[in-house]
Amino acid sequence: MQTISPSPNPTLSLKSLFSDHKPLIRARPYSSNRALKRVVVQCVYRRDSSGGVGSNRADWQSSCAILASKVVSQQQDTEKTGNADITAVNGHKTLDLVPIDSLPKPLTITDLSPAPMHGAQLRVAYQGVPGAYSEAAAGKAYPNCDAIPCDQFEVAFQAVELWIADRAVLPVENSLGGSIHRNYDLLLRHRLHIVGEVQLPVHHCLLALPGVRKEYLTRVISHPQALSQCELTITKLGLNVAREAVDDTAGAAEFIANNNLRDTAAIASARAADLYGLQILADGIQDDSSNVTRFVMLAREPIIPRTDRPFKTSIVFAHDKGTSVLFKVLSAFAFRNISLTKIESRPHRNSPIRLVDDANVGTAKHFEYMFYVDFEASMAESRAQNALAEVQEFTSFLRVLGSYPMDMTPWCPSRGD
Ligand SMILES: O=C(O)C(=O)C[C@]1(C(=O)O)C=C[C@@H](O)C=C1
Repeated sequence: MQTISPSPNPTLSLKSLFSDHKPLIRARPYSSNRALKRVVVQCVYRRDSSGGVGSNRADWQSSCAILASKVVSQQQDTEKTGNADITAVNGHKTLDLVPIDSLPKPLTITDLSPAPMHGAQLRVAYQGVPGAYSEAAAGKAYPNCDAIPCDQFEVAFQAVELWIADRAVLPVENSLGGSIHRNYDLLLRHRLHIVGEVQLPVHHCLLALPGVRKEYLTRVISHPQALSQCELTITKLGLNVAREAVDDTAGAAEFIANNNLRDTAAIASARAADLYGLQILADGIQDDSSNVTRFVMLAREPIIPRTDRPFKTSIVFAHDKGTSVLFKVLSAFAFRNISLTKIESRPHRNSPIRLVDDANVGTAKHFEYMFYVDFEASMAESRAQNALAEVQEFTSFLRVLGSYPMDMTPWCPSRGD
């Protein structure tokens, strides 16, 4: 698969993104392969003297499962929740985050610097270019935010770690295309906390240069998730086209416009059509009308878990004796009536294969996994604390990725459904 970088600009200065900020000094090398530290969860959710779970920030932070490598940083609660300049973007209410004539270029790895910058608005990193669904998700999660495009998921993580952004909003799964594996791997490699989730109805369009007809097309380009979410419809439309993956949906639209490609269409949002001057050849081409992508919000600090509204908690665990632990772990939740909303496994990159020698039979080679589980409970609830204390007994590695409010916004199918 060919990968087209939507906006190559290795020398970009962040000054162009934040005109009121000082120019950045050059990036310092960033080490992304920090050793994973085993986490002790038992001592994590301490009770206070009254028997309840500590409810202030200091309690929660001191008991957070990933204290071991936490960056000392200052919480910035600068979110604004007032009504901003809301417009319909791709059928969803979201912010018109950037003026069309001055689109910011995505951050690249060379733009990253540890220098903190201070502005009035919450700075939210997302992967892609303006018009990407991730930008709309950032606007839904943080109305009024200053959305910062990044060329890679990893850059969005680092932008938060280095104080260039206050939050990152990243996709983790789609109802049709499944998990975005890269972000599961990055959640483990980095030390950010999940502080929220948003679910965004995704309404895809087929975009081409003005005057181009479907019959002229020889290829369709888009983010791999978008290609997979529209696979059946592309075939039904009778398009005899090659599919090519690019970094993000809006980047595909921008690429067509910048290169004046008359044989190529993009799968992207209606907003991307507006931003890059393309026409909509077909509207609502996702294979299922209720196509939804779930994004998580990431921050340097965890939020204090509460019990006055529905919370979800995300964990990741592994066991050095293999997958046999899975049943025991799941039963720790089942016995406490805690529903799981998601389970995902990824290769255990530190020890991907376990050899089991049996003199009579030979050597079995088992693959090893990291298991990611989301469950419907807050870490402020004793049943969740008890479940995790039990899980910790069965596992050799356990980390709480975050305990955060569930997205309970009313169901709102994408435009045209
Ligand atoms: O390419 C974009 O527009 C994105 O925001 C990325 C992304 C993804 O990674 O799944 C987000 C939502 C849609 O499911 C398709 C693509």
